[in-house]
Order: sequence, then C-alpha cells, then structure tokens
Amino acid sequence: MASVLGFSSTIVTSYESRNEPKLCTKFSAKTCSTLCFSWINQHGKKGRKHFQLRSSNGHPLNAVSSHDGLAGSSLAKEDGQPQQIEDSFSFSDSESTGSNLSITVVGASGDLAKKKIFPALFALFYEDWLPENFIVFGYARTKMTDEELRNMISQTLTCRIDKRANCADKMDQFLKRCFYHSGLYDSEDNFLDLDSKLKEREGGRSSNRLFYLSIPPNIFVDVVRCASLKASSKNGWTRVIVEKPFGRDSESSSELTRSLKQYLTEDQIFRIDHYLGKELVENLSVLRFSNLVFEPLWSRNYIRNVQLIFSEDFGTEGRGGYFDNYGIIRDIMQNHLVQILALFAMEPPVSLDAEDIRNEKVKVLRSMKPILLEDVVVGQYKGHSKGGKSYPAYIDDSTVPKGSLTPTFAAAALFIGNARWDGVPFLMKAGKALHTKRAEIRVQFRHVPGNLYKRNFGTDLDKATNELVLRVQPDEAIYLKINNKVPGLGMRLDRSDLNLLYRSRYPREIPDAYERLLLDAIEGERRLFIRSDELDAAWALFTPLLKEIESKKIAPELYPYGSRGPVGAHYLAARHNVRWGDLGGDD
Ligand SMILES: NC(=O)C1=CN([C@@H]2O[C@H](COP(=O)(O)OP(=O)(O)OC[C@H]3O[C@@H](n4cnc5c(N)ncnc54)[C@H](OP(=O)(O)O)[C@@H]3O)[C@@H](O)[C@H]2O)C=CC1
Ligand SMILES: O=C1O[C@H](COP(=O)(O)O)[C@@H](O)[C@H](O)[C@H]1O
Repeated sequence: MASVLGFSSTIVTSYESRNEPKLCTKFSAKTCSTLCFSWINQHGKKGRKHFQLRSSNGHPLNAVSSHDGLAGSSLAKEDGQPQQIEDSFSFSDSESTGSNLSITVVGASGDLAKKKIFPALFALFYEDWLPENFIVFGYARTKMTDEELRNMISQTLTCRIDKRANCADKMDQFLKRCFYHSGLYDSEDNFLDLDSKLKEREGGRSSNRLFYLSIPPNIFVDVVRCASLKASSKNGWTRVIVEKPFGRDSESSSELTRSLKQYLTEDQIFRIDHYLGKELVENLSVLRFSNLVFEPLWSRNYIRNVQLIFSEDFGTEGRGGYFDNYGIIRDIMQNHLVQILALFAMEPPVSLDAEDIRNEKVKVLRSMKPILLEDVVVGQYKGHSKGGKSYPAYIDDSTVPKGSLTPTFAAAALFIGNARWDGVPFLMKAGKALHTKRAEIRVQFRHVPGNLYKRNFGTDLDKATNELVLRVQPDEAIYLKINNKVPGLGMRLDRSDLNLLYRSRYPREIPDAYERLLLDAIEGERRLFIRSDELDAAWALFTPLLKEIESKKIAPELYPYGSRGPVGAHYLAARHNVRWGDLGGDD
C-alpha cells in the first residue's frame, strides 16, 4: 500500500481505483481533500477544487455524462419537464454543507430487495464506501413500521467472511439509518409524504436522492412519475435504478424508455444488468486490454468460436408467473449474455469513460446479423425422479398456464458481421433446471497450422486446441487449456490448465455484483449500466426471433429436470463445427 506521501502518484495510476476514496475516508476530511486536490491539480482533471469520488474505471467523477448533450442532470419540474440542476457529489460539499445521500428502495418488501439490495447496501456501509450522511428508506404497499423493516432486513445481512470484526455493531449502526414508508406506487400524495419524511431525516442538508425500483415492470412508470414529481431532490441529484425486464420486445421497450424520459433524462436512468457487475465480467476488458498476449489473438484469425454459457440447477419454482411471460431468451440471453458478448467483441474503446465503452458496445450490437430460427434450439424441463426424489416439470407450477410453450432453455448461434468477427460463431446457451449452476465464457482457438506434434495428440485433434475459460461463477477462475509434454522419456502430449483460481490467488470475499453497481450509481459512473441505444440494439436483435418463435408456436424440446438440456443443442453446435466446452468432461 502506498504511503500517504506517495498516494497521489501511486494509487492514481493503480487499477485499484476504489482504494482511493476508501483510503480517503480513513483520513480526516481535511487530509483527504488535500490529497485528492493535489492529485486533481497535478493531473489537471476537470480542475475541480475539491475532493471527488472516483469511479470504478479509476477516473475522478464529474458525475455527469455528456450523452444526450446534457451538461447536467435534471429532475422533473412540477409541469413534468426536466429542469437542469447541478449533478455532482463531493465530500467537500458534504463537509461544508453536510450533504446527504438518501436511498429509497421501492418494493422493499420484495425478494430482490431482501436478497440483494439491502445486503449490498450494508456491505458498502461495512466497508466504508457510503458517505457519512446517508439514510435508506424502504417503500412498498405492505404496512410495516421502521422496526419491522429493520427486523426483516437484519435476516439477510452478513458481514464479510474475512472481516467479521464489529459485525454486530456495524449492523446496528446500519439498521438505525433504515426507515420505512408505506404507500401506493401510483399515488403522488404518498410520494409527497415520503418526501416529507426524507426531508425530516435529511435534517435540512442538501441531498442527493437515489431510487431503486425493485418492483414489477408494469408499475415502473407510475413510480417514476410520482417520485420525480413529488420526491426528487431540490438541491442535489436524483437518480433512478431500474431493474430488468426493460420491456418484452422493441416496441414495449421503446415505449418504456419514452415514458421514463417524460420524467427523467437519460443521465438519471441507471438500467441495471447485474451480470455487468460480476467480478469476472468486469475483468474481461482488463484481461484483453492490459495483457499483450490476448488482444492480438482476439479476432477471427485465431478464435474459432466463443461460447457464453449460463445454467442453473433449479427451476422457476415460485417465479413461474413472471417467467412464463418472458422465457429464458428474454430473461438471460437478451440482456446478460448479449451484454457479455458486446464487451467481449468490442473494439478497444478510446478511453475507459462510460460513453466511450458504451459507444463500442453498441457498435457490436448493431453489427450483429439477424438470428435465424434454424440457429436456435428451445427447450423446456419436464419432471424427473432421481434417487427417490422427484423434481417437478415447468408446467407443474400452478402459476404457469397449462400447455405453456415458454422455453426454459435456449441455445443459439449468433454472428457479428464485422471485419474482426466475420464467420465466428458466438454460441449462447442458457437454461434452468439443468445439472449444474454455472456461468462462463469460453473461447476456443483455431488449430495450430502445420502442427509438428500432430501425431502425439491421439485421435482427437479437436480437443488439442487452446481454450480460454472465464468462469464467472461459481468459484471464479480464469484458465487456459494448453498442450504440454507429459514428463518422461517418451513424447506424449497432455492437456493441462494454466489456472488462475481466484480463491487461491485472492483469498478474500468477492463483492456481490449489486455492491459494485450500487456504488457506481451513487458515484454517477454509468459504464456498467445500459444506455437506451444499447437496449434498442439488443431488442432489435432478439425481437424478430422471439416473434417468429411465438407466432409459429415452436414447441420446446423437453429435457429432464437436472439433465444437460436438450440434445438439439449438440446438433446445433455440431452444425457450426463446435463442441460445447462445458460438456467436454475435462474442464
Ligand atoms: N428476484 C430476483 O432475483 C430478480 C428480480 N429482478 C427484477 O427486480 C424486480 C423486483 O423483483 P422481486 O423483488 O423478485 O419482485 P417481487 O415480485 O417480490 O415484487 C417486489 C415488490 O413489489 C410489490 N408488488 C409485487 N407485485 C405487484 C403488483 N402486481 N402490483 C404492485 N406491486 C406489486 C410487492 O410489494 P408490496 O405488495 O408490499 O407493495 C413486492 O414485495 C422485478 O422487476 C424483477 O423482474 C431482476 C433480477 C433478479
Ligand atoms: O436476472 C436474472 O438472474 C438470475 C441469475 O442471477 P445470478 O446472479 O444468481 O446468476 C436468474 O435466476 C433470474 O432468472 C434472472 O431474472
């Protein structure tokens, strides 16, 4: 760790950008301002005369993107028109005026709030990432007191495995900052009451307000209208995190965007895709752009296929009602997998700034060739008994309509029609109720031309090509399959792994994706959030396919709960000369 004197030069050039504000929070506010001020002066970044939070891309934040040509964020005026305000958060503001951060979790009684959002907020608090003055409000229709909310939240809070000190104290301190307000999602009056409660807790300080919409999509617009008209900040920024699904197709997604933009500017909307907050997905660009060995190989010249694989070993039990309206292609492929694909395939961005990265991602999405029905396999799990235990079929769920054709599994071959990737199959596979839970990116390289060791491989030359695997979860790892000489006097080659196993190399708990994304939203860093044109391009890719599947009533291939999925997926891969890497048996 750099000494205090070395801070401005050493930490700033390091990739561990989040050590900076964190380090600062450990110093007195004055020392902190001086250190960061000195860095900003030295590097001339924006010339701002106070400490700034740094984003996950290592840049001091201006907290305003120039996308959409806006110089500042806005909040809606009473007439519903966006009104320009200063959009910045800084510790110096917080020092001089004691500015506050108020986070309202809308849908606080729900599953996602309990499972992910409150625990992530606590983890940020536990690790000193939140500003000194922050409060958290839960909002939902369910009647609850502050104390009942605290009890509910406390069930799912955990401390870092490797840092349990003061856990109970920290939980107590966090819970004291949590409050609850019960209200309807479409009632401006109820949001006005929320505004009064927020103001009371904010104690007259200037305040930045973040709303997390952890609710079903049919009420997004009502909430945004009410929150923006009646509970947005009058003297700081107002931002809204929106959870997927962002529509069901191009039309409904555009309609949602249009409705949201009646009350918010694009800069205020943070469309979350939690896969972009996962450690290994975040590392994809680092691996590519900070190592000489990968980028030169990153094209059709050396890569023969790329596989994006998502599987869960449980079904949709309990979520059948939601799932049946969407299906696996909308639930996983159109967002999580396609976002990873765009990051994987994009050209090097001009910089790590959000707009530079999102510009490159959107180019990839717009270069995608239409997905052909013949390049897609859909499946649905059926009931299965194993070891005396029986597992239900998808349609056994009482919330799923009888005879539903909704796919719980899909595999597809996608192609990018640009110079770098022409002809390279990007194979996606996503499924529920499979034999394993995992998410990974697999890159299979071409054969070595004129390989001198051909005869030492045995019969399966295909297995002898290099393969790079980024295991997103579980047990995060990056490994490269190489060919190696088996030690001894003979000349026999063996497949071996160069293995970066995270739990061995970095034996500390990896933050949950929601922690990174919440912190980014607080800091105004948009890099890991979906811009509206990215969303449009992703829907433009999948909407025709979805319509074709639905209008032709394509029957999904049934596969047993807990199996490896429909055999059709193997035929699909084989037609593109691909072997699924996750089924190879030696991974
Ligand atoms: N759960 C998960 O793992 C994931 C969820 N998401 C998305 O996040 C959002 C929230 O998810 P989740 O917490 O599971 O959702 P829930 O179904 O649990 O809904 C959240 C809250 O919204 C209110 N609510 C539910 N249904 C309705 C309705 N029909 N009309 C009005 N209010 C309703 C309820 O609160 P009350 O009755 O108290 O008002 C409920 O507690 C959804 O958009 C979901 O698609 C995305 C990824 C993963
Ligand atoms: O967005 C979603 O993601 C979850 C899987 O998330 P993970 O972080 O647990 O891998 C999935 O279960 C759900 O169906 C989907 O809506």
